[in-house]
Amino acid sequence: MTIPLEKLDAVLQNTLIKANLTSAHKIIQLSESSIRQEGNITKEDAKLILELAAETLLPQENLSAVRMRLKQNTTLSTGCDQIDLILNGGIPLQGITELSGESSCGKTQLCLQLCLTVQYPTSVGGLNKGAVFISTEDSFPSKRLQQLIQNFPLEFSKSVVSQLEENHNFGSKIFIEHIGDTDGLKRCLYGQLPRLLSTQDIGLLIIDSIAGVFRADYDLKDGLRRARDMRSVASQLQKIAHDHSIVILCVNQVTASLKQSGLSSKPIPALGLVWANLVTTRIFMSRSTIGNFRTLEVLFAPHLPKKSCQFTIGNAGISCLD
Ligand SMILES: Nc1ncnc2c1ncn2[C@@H]1O[C@H](COP(=O)(O)OP(=O)(O)OP(=O)(O)O)[C@@H](O)[C@H]1O
Repeated sequence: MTIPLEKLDAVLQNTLIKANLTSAHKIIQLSESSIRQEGNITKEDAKLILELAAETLLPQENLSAVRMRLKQNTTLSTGCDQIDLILNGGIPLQGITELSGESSCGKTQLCLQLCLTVQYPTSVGGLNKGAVFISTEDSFPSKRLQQLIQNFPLEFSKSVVSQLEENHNFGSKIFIEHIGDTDGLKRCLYGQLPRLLSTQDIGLLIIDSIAGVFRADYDLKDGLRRARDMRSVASQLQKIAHDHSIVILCVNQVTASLKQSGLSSKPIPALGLVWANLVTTRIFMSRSTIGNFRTLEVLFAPHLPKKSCQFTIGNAGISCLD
């Protein structure tokens, strides 16, 4: 790839042509001083030549290291750089990712945000596809979605907008279903969903929440049946993720577990060990009692260290504290 020589003055163009130094790949490997040694090139000109080479190789504006990883399309960006950083690019396209946390800590907010980023072009961490949102308890937060559509910052806005279809309608690419019990969920995962996936370009499946069905339908004596149902649902989710290369995100609730002192309690993800063993990546959110910030942390994942970051929620969605 040749750098745009027309952006340089005629003398500099000739110097570079004579030195056979017009390839962006060749230039980017040189230091400023090596470029200067190629002819009568000033420090400023050497800088400019290096910048032109970088722009030629990375035409997307402000491409950070995280964004470059996102381009490989193995993750879905959350739309928040700090969270993407600790998730090594975003929510993985493999296996089942669980997002658990106390009530009102922001789980659904992140899910809604992902319903938008999944529609972004792949060059900025999206998948250029739609989303399926299965809610099992509360009704789908349509009003909040509309607010996010209006306010959610389109990072790299110019390049994103130019790559989206004219009049792109974010709302029309989100398929919403309400399911209240395990049988309904199984019917959907084994029947309706595969049919939908064969006709629509879907990149994200959200179940908000998985605890909603597995907590409601079973008595204490039904432990075995519940474990069997969990395995059946999880294996179908794994199959869907594998066959259709989509992100599977299951929201989970928490249970209070009494610490040994018996005085304080630390919430842990609900549904016990059976479900924990079926999950590939577990992310946990919590809400601070002081101030308005929340924390997102990786509890376990085969490809990630335990890390956390803090964020706040506003009209424009989730944003991280620097
Ligand atoms: N427009 C907004 N501006 C600021 N904060 C908001 C806005 N919309 C929602 N929130 C915050 O998000 C919280 C709700 O988050 P969310 O619905 O994601 O909770 P959740 O973790 O899914 O809880 P649950 O498990 O009860 O469904 C609200 O309590 C509020 O603090």
